[in-house]
Amino acid sequence: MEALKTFDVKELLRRQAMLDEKFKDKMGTEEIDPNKIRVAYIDEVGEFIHELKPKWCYWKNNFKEMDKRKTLEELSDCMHFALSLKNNKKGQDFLSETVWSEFLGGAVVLSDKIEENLIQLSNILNLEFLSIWFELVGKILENLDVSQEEFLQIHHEKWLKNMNERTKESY
Ligand SMILES: O=c1ccn([C@H]2C[C@H](O)[C@@H](COP(=O)(O)OP(=O)(O)OP(=O)(O)O)O2)c(=O)[nH]1
Repeated sequence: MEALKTFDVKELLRRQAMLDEKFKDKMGTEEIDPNKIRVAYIDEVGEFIHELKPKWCYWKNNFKEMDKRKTLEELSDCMHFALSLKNNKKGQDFLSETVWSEFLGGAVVLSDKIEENLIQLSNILNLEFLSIWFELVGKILENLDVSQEEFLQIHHEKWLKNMNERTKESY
């Protein structure tokens, strides 16, 4: 299986479902609790934000360079859990209704400022509208000057690692 070149959400969901099945087999469970996926998502968003510290941290001057590979790997982890949540969520979830209505009503525009994107990324807990999540991530990549193709290559490598290593009994 090859890395995708652009966001094909249907195919990404299908590949994520294959991975989640392996995790379920490993854990001997038929379902993954969406609330646990949401916690995992928030944890990964935090790791992504941490990697981007040189971009938003206003009280420091002496930063080490951003590690592009590590940063994109963390964004890939966010994407894994965003897709997994969509695959495992049943029915409507009203957790972030306000955020969504703001998005849908156009009150919140996708910003050209990375620090505003990061706030939006952590606010998106209701992934009913996954297309908006992908729009936002597209914008983040644009703001980081990274192509979808480059990011999707890293995502594919992480997916393979998850399929081959993380789903092993011993991990
Ligand atoms: O049901 C699941 C469970 C996990 N993952 C993936 C998402 C993510 O890409 C990886 C877990 O993240 P990571 O490898 O960062 O976490 P870890 O196993 O805790 O490693 P580390 O301790 O190095 O952060 O597993 C899924 O896709 N579905």
